Amino acid sequence: MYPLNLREMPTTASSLFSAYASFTALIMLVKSMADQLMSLIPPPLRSYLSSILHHFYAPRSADLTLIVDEKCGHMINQVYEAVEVYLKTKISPLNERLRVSRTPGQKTLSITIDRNEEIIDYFDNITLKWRYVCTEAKKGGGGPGGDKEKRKFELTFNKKHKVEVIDSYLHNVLDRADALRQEEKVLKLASQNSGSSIDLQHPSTFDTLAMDPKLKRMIIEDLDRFLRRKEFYKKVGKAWKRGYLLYGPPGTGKSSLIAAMANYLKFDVHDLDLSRIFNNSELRRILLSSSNRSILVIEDIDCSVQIENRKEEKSRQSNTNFTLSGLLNFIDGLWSSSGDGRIIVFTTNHKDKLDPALLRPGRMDVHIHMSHCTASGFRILASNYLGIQESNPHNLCGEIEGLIESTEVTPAEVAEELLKSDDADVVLEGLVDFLKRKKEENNKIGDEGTQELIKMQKKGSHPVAITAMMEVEKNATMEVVQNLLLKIIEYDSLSSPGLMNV
Ligand SMILES: Nc1ncnc2c1ncn2[C@@H]1O[C@H](COP(=O)(O)OP(=O)(O)OP(=O)(O)O)[C@@H](O)[C@H]1O
Ligand SMILES: [Mg+2]
Repeated sequence: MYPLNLREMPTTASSLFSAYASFTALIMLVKSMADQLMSLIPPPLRSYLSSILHHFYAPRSADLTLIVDEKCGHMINQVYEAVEVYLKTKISPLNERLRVSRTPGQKTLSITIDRNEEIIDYFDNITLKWRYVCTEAKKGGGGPGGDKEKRKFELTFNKKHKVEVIDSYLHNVLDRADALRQEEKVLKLASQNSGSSIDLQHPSTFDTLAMDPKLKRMIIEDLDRFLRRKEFYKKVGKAWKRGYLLYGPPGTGKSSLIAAMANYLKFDVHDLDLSRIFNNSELRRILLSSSNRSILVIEDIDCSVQIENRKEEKSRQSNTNFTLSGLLNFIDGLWSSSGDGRIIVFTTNHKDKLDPALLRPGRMDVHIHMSHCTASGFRILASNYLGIQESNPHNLCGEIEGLIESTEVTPAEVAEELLKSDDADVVLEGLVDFLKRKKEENNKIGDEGTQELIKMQKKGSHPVAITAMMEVEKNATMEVVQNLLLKIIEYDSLSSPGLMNV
């Protein structure tokens, strides 16, 4: 025990106070000297020194923050895109500022968080904090396209989870975003040669397509099987691709079927214009730039005659050229290395004019004949355009179906008639008149033989072409074959004069 000397107390307090005052004065002096000293140091060095001091003296944080910038140089950062999609599903009532948008073709509103908003996410007992940050881009250093803002997401979590977050959580975010995008996908219609793409908003679906129901079902099952068989293709060492040949007269729905397939599979459509490609390296560039899970479309390949001509023309200038079957081999080779499903669709109005090498099995896996309109096709159109159900048909439906079965008319022509008025009575009376006129025209063109040809063509074979093939087998001269081909063209144009005039 020390006795308390009360008399000395004030002295001790006042000396303590004066010591504290002189210490504060000293600190102020040191600080002002340090400030003066710092002001003598050039700014870049000053900030470097203060960052070093901060590094040594700032308290250590238990958190780690990952920065996900929008761009990597001039390229879009795929992680950023995925996070943007993923976080849309994590918005909570705690968020106070949200952004709303919708782009053409998008079915639903898109809601994202505004700058500086935070989202808390949980993964395997790890708490993760996302924050959306926008800063002004440096002068002249705006992003590509002159963006004035630099956008990024910051992901903060406890350091001890670094490996799990990078190896598992972020992969989970990428996968979820892929699945969400697939659900929401706005299909693209890309013109390969121009390199540009537009949103595919073709409304055609398998429901709206007027075609034989059995054939429709067969196509849907074929597509489903193809999608399921990724591993199978890998196992047997084949490129995961399927080729469809759609053939039939103009206006029978070939392009509509392609759109229906794209909408069903949620695949983009890449339209390849062969007449504007002159060599393999150009073709390679175009094909490699096409997205995965896409449909590559080459329309009107019966114009391959022109390709051959162009080939001769070109080969005079250079040695680079290709034929359609060469093209298919090339595509096979190119796509066998990519692990994604691709569909290639060729269309033609004249299957018979195609190079037989193209029709060999393995080249085009499925041949689909798009026929003139049938009674069942009409019923689908009547239901889509006028809401007439099979169970409750209009009294003109029977007559129309009879006329459609006995004349050659395309679904496009029938659809055109069905659009002419909102009144079903008016429209169907108009259609009866149209079909009668059409029948008379067809009758004028054809005698009994022509009718036979029409019937056979409806079944998908072309009698004139069959004769041509027989002549070829008998070693006919090229001149004979060419004459027969001309006859086919003549026959086809005579059998649908209305279409030729359009
Ligand atoms: N089978 C069909 N089912 C429903 N609508 C059809 C069908 N065929 C044609 N149509 C209608 O006619 C229009 C033209 O058809 P589409 O472009 O699909 O024919 P196409 O066979 O591709 O013709 P082309 O050989 O001239 O390219 C379509 O937009 C659609 O409205
Ligand atoms: Mg078409």
